[in-house]
Amino acid sequence: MAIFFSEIISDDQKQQIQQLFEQFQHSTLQKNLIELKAIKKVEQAGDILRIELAMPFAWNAAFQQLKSELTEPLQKITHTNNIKWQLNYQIATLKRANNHPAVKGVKNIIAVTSGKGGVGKSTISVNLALALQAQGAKVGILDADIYGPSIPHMLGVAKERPTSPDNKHINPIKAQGLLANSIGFLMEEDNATIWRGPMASSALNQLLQETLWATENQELDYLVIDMPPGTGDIQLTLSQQIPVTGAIVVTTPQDIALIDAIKGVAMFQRVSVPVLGIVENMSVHICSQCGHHEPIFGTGGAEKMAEKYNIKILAKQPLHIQLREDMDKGIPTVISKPESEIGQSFLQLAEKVASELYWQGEVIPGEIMFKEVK
Ligand SMILES: Nc1ncnc2c1ncn2[C@@H]1O[C@H](COP(=O)(O)OP(=O)(O)OP(=O)(O)O)[C@@H](O)[C@H]1O
Repeated sequence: MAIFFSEIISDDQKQQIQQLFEQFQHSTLQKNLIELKAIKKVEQAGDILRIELAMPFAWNAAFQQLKSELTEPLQKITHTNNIKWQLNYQIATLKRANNHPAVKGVKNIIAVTSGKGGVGKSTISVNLALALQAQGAKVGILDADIYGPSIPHMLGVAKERPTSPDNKHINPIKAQGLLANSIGFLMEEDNATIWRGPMASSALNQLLQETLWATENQELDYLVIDMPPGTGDIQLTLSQQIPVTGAIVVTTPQDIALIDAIKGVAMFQRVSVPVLGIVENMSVHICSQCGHHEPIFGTGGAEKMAEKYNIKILAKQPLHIQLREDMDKGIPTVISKPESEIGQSFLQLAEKVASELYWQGEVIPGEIMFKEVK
């Protein structure tokens, strides 16, 4: 669809406006905004210029940049004093691994995994989900870590329990704006050992399929799944069964963790699940006293791995006491301190994940839903 311009705008002005949008550069754009057909309307009414965009992936931070870079030149071209910007989201549903059918109420599933335990997979999952939400998407999180479900605790809802409206479906818990459910709600504490083999995968499948992820007819744009760590049979079965759009592998910089992370990437490749990239957690230690950055677990390992196996490094998250303290309080850093270095780096991770998912994927045409951002 071509851009709708109001009549008052001359051909020469139209050309200049298009050129401005064409020239706007951002790390999330592999095509420019005109090629992406993101600009829908440029309307002038007296002194006011209204600009309407529609984006297929979460893009709030980039939208702020667009506004700050283009407002002045657009005012100059159109001789207006006031620009009213509007971003509508039409977040694309992308092709799922192995052509699995969709989970009701969910457009895209992002699986977060790690080759071994304790590397910060749950911390990354929770903050990524919250950052995708801050970037403008409707987001859910499913804690599938049968060995240590920690998401409810990290979101400050450990004492809550999901309810059922009809004894068949499950109402997810609302936590910090996210819709959340956890395998932990189905287990007694400390009995992870009984969750082996088919039991784990059937319980998880049930949790995934029977949770009411859509609210008021609004689907989740992204469901982040915190997977059980490791690359054993359970993990393999789950990766095969879940209709994943893309997977993320979390690692720390130590050699031993990287070796496991490679196994994680290989596992997904074996079952034809696209790997979006790796997140290196605890990349450098930031001292809470003096802000000094120190790579206590070494450097360069993730780069070597990324190069050798042709995968992207999506982010490097520092080791910082704040991150741990915020998780323990149940108010993750993306919410408690969005402007901090850590908060900002999660926002960048989210825009990278959302855009990579879109550019790597194949759009499934479906219902179009709009949500406004001004
Ligand atoms: N970058 C970081 N900076 C500081 N603390 C961190 C960081 N990442 C994780 N942690 C802390 O490390 C501990 C383990 O993190 P987390 O539970 O996210 O790991 P995990 O990989 O999900 O573990 P498991 O595999 O056992 O589920 C938590 O206390 C968490 O707060």
